[in-house]
Amino acid sequence: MAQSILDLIPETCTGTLTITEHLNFWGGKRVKPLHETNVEPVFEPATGHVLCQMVPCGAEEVDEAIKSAYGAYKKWSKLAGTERARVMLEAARIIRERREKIAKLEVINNGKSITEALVDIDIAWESIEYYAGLASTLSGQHVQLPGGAFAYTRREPLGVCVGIGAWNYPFQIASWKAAPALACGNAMVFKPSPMTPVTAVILAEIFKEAGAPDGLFCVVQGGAETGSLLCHHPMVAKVSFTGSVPTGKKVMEMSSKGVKQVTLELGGKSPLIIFKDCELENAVKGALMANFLTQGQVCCNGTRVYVQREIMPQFLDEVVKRTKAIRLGDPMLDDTNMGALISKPHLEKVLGFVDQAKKQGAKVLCGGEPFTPTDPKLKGGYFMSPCVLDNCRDDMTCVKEEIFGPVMSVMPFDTEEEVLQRANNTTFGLASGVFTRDISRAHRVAANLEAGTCFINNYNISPVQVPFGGYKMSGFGRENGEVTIEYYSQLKTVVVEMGDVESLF
Ligand SMILES: NC(=O)C1=CN([C@@H]2O[C@H](COP(=O)(O)OP(=O)(O)OC[C@H]3O[C@@H](n4cnc5c(N)ncnc54)[C@H](O)[C@@H]3O)[C@@H](O)[C@H]2O)C=CC1
Ligand SMILES: C[N+](C)(C)CCCC(=O)O
Repeated sequence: MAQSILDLIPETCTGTLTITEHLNFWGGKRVKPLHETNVEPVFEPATGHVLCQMVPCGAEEVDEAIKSAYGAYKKWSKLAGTERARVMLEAARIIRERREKIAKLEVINNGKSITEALVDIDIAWESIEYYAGLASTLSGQHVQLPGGAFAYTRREPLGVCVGIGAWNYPFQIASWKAAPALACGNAMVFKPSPMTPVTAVILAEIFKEAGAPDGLFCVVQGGAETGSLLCHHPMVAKVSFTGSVPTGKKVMEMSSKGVKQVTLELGGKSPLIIFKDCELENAVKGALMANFLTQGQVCCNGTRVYVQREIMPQFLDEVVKRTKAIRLGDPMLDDTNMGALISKPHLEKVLGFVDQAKKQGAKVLCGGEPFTPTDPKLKGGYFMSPCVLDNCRDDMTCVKEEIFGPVMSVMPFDTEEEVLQRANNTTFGLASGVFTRDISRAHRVAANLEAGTCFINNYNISPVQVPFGGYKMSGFGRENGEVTIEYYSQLKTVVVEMGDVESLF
């Protein structure tokens, strides 16, 4: 097999890696782009160094990749669940073995800290391992009918599934989509975000090495145009999308033309409610976890922090102290705990939200400014200091819109009833959180929050065994957990007559 992209990674590598290898993958190998049109440079967020060029796939290439996946689906879907599990477990083992190199590549392409990237890679192989375990449990039902007749159901795959990913968790998103799809006997064509094209192809190489048939997990590079070709292709049975609400709507609309199933993992503006009876230190740590992972670029972040008025001063003191202590810098270093935002325009957009918040009356307690690390090689990076906003009101833009950056908006509340009404007053519904020591209140609040996930006394943990997905405009369908099997398979009913046909004619 050709050299893996992973072999290119030197020991210490911020600002030095340039990738010229092809980043498309189908038919069991990396594929050279057919045309070099609409090429986009891909930047390393921590340095501004050009990491590689993203060459989008056109109609012919998308068609080739989908046909390659279809060929693999024909073989893979005939295997028993235990046979598919064996390949997937081997893939999970290889990822685990190479976790550090994959994580480094993720850091270079995404800008998040190595500590976080390692967790992401671990969650990725855990997901593949988990669905490998479920692959052999897929089964149908047997139903007895009158006269000795009976029926049974078979859980069958859908066919070729498309995955479209965002840039915040590139390898993890690819794995979260591939794992349940492959476990059920489907093949997948995955399109990463044009800003983070490099790690999905590693996953493709690893599935191949683990023994998957050629074409089982394909990667096509590109942006909106390539994504739309995938959604319209007649041989695609399902599209699973992670990204923004406006693009999610388009994906749903395009997929509807071919009556394709869709899973939408969209944005959020999740509430985190902190009651005065909470364990304060944990609540503060939870608020940081809810806002500052991956430089705040996380769809399920709890960015509307509602704090019961009586404990507001203590909460703010502590949260600001801890936010100021966040170490920004070279994301490749173990003691850095915040890296760079994904791109210069995105950094400017996030800083723009902070400016607007100030104009609307919010008070910046810390951060919210461009940050230049002392290391000269990081001078061109897209860093900003994590920000805590006080004096926020529900009608401010920073409280209503998804910022997708390290900006926490804090608001006081008085009663449970009031805070629930305010927390639910949004079109989003991805996640939510509550800190309290009152067990009845915790479960009552969880039951009343309109969101796909509610964290009690923690935030942003994502075990692969539990379903993840949105309410309202944050999307539908789920990732992770047993239920996701339903989103990547369909039921066939087989009805068996044991006697003579009683015809009505
Ligand atoms: N829910 C989440 O995890 C994420 C939410 N977002 C939100 O989206 C905002 C913009 O980020 P983007 O990466 O630009 O998100 P986006 O929604 O524009 O892109 C997500 C993916 O969809 C693809 N895409 C774009 N247009 C398409 C089309 N017409 N048909 C098919 N595929 C298409 C993109 O190439 C990318 O792979 C962020 O600022 C944030 O608010 C972004 C990343 C992740
Ligand atoms: C891993 N987790 C829960 C922090 C985030 C996953 C969802 C996303 O893609 O933003």
